[in-house]
Amino acid sequence: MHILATEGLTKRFPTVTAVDQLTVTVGSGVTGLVGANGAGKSTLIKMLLGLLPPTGGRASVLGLDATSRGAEIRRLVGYMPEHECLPPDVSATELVVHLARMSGLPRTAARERAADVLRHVGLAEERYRPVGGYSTGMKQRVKLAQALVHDPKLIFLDEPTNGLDPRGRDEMLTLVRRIGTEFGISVLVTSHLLGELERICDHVIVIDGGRLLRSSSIGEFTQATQTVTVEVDEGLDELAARLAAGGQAVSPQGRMLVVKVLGPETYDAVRDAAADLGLCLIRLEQNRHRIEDVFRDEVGAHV
Ligand SMILES: Nc1ncnc2c1ncn2[C@@H]1O[C@H](COP(=O)(O)OP(=O)(O)OP(=O)(O)O)[C@@H](O)[C@H]1O
Repeated sequence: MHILATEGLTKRFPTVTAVDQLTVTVGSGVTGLVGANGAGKSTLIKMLLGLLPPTGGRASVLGLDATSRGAEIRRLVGYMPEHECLPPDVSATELVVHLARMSGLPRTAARERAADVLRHVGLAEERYRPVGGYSTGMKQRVKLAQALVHDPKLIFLDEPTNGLDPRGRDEMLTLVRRIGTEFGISVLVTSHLLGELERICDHVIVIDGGRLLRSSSIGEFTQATQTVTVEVDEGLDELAARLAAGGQAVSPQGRMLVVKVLGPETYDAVRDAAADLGLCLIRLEQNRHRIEDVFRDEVGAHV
């Protein structure tokens, strides 16, 4: 089932088209929305929340039209904005309780729920101190907590790792993954770093200049380009010729062969060819592609 869908969605500002004829669907689970700064990620999220009217096309979230039913969408969706937007002189607890109350929870339930989400995001005693004195990582956690407090079905996280050091990024990414798996909340998370989303997403959408470049599952991203490295003690040329004659895509690389994985049969073909030729197989190693590499290759091919 689609949790959101856009069709020809477009947003033109006077001097720039931020989102350009975007047609994409997102299923449940954790979806990464990747694009360079200015690619149109935040604009897309604001249109999905019904906060910004599109210039063209349409979008629906959880089956609701984003232009006409924005308020209902915002009731069901949590939103962690990109930029710092927290009032400095209230504590995390006060702020999150307040926002829980604003989303309709009674006083006691709001307190309990705020305490729960603050604990989940990893804010302990510091939650009673004013937010103004927090580190960037702590502020990001508060923004995440307020996005979760009304028990949403779906959350939009706009650059949650922005401004964090490597450890903070790691912790935030782990948290985002947990929200998608343990809490069962679907997540749309943006980043300008393709590599960092690989670990936590089921699906990735890549946009550039407001246009869709690619939308696919992490598996498709990586499997399409999987290769194995083959090393034999001698007879490399013979092995390459035998594999090529058998329909395998082979390229020599120094003292090794790189064979494109066309399916599980590729491994059998390498093993059988080596055995038939009486060669000693030293290495048969699967090369794990990072989506960043795949993407770089694809973009490179279009330039
Ligand atoms: N309110 C606005 N008025 C005019 N131009 C805007 C407005 N909001 C965004 N833009 C422009 O639209 C383009 C897309 O911006 P957007 O913020 O959606 O990108 P982004 O992918 O979220 O990048 P970033 O992470 O840097 O915010 C940019 O060129 C930006 O300058």
